Amino acid sequence: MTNRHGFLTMVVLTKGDLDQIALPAAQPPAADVRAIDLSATGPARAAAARALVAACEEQGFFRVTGHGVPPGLVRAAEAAAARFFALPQTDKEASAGLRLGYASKRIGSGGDLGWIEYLLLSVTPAGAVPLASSASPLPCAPAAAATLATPSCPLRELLGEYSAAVRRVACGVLELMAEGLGVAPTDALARLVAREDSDSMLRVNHYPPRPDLGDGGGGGGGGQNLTGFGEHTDPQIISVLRSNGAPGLQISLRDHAWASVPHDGDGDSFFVNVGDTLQVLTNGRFRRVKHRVVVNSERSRVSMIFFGGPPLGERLAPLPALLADGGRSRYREFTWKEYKGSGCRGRLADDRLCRFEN
Ligand SMILES: O=C(O)CCC(=O)C(=O)O
Ligand SMILES: [Fe+2]
Repeated sequence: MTNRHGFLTMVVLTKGDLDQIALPAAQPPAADVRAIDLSATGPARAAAARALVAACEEQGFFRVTGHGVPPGLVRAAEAAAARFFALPQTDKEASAGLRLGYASKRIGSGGDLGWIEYLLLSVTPAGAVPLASSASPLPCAPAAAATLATPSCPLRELLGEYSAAVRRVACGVLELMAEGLGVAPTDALARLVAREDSDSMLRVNHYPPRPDLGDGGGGGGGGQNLTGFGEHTDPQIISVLRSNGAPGLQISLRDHAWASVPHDGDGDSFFVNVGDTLQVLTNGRFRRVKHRVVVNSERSRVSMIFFGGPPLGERLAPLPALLADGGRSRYREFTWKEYKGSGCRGRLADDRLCRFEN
């Protein structure tokens, strides 16, 4: 199948598949996304911590500036990923299967399809540990997730360097969050991602331009848009996302209306999602954000997402400081391994957390 520029598209979907992922053409209004400056000091840092807490309570989504990740590293990782995705399909499958966790169109093992191809890498040894249930664990960790044991290559090394830098951003965000929440010690959240045995992953997504389906733009099963990545919440603590600026990411607001995430002005910030686990750790005070990617663009979208997850054996429950004054936990205690296992075979949009509510 070729797109409107005549390039061979890399995601091969049948007419039936396309019908399944077709969406109405509507473009939701732009989301108002708060910017948090991680480099703030003194009184400005206290203000940033308060703004961060407010963003997590209201939207579960914000962007960070002043993060210190060298722009050159981000650009190099993004360009190398784009070059990889431009390779012929057979080369990608042959060279990247195990080493880079390459997959296309299928997300998770519950049958979700999208106009997408991606790489999924464990960035810590814990992500490479197979779960007892062997089936593909969460939508964010298919069986193909590359392991550290597999041989490296220049792209993997670059993505490893990128992940290490973004992991530090995730920890910086979590420290500022603890300050804003008045939680002691201030590394109570960050240590879960900083620990060597944290289960953190990197996903690099590529959404080719919407294909020309030869129907005057109204086809693909009756919609002008296609699902790139179906609606879901991220199961980990936080996700730190960066994209090449092509549109497509949408978040669900408190009133359940969808809003488009506008490109940040200077293209230098990272977007951050509150994940299921952070909602649990804050006893529901922070709101995990439902999000999706909708493809209706002439530009390829490349996004790189670092998922900060806790160690597999970590027992997850609200932080004691947030349960003060006889507060009741809204969740029963569970381990991260248990949570990952519970997501097996589910659909992307399933609510995995409700099973753990008290
Ligand atoms: O590709 C994107 O922009 C977001 C994808 C996403 O939500 C995910 O990989 O969990
Ligand atoms: Fe996500």
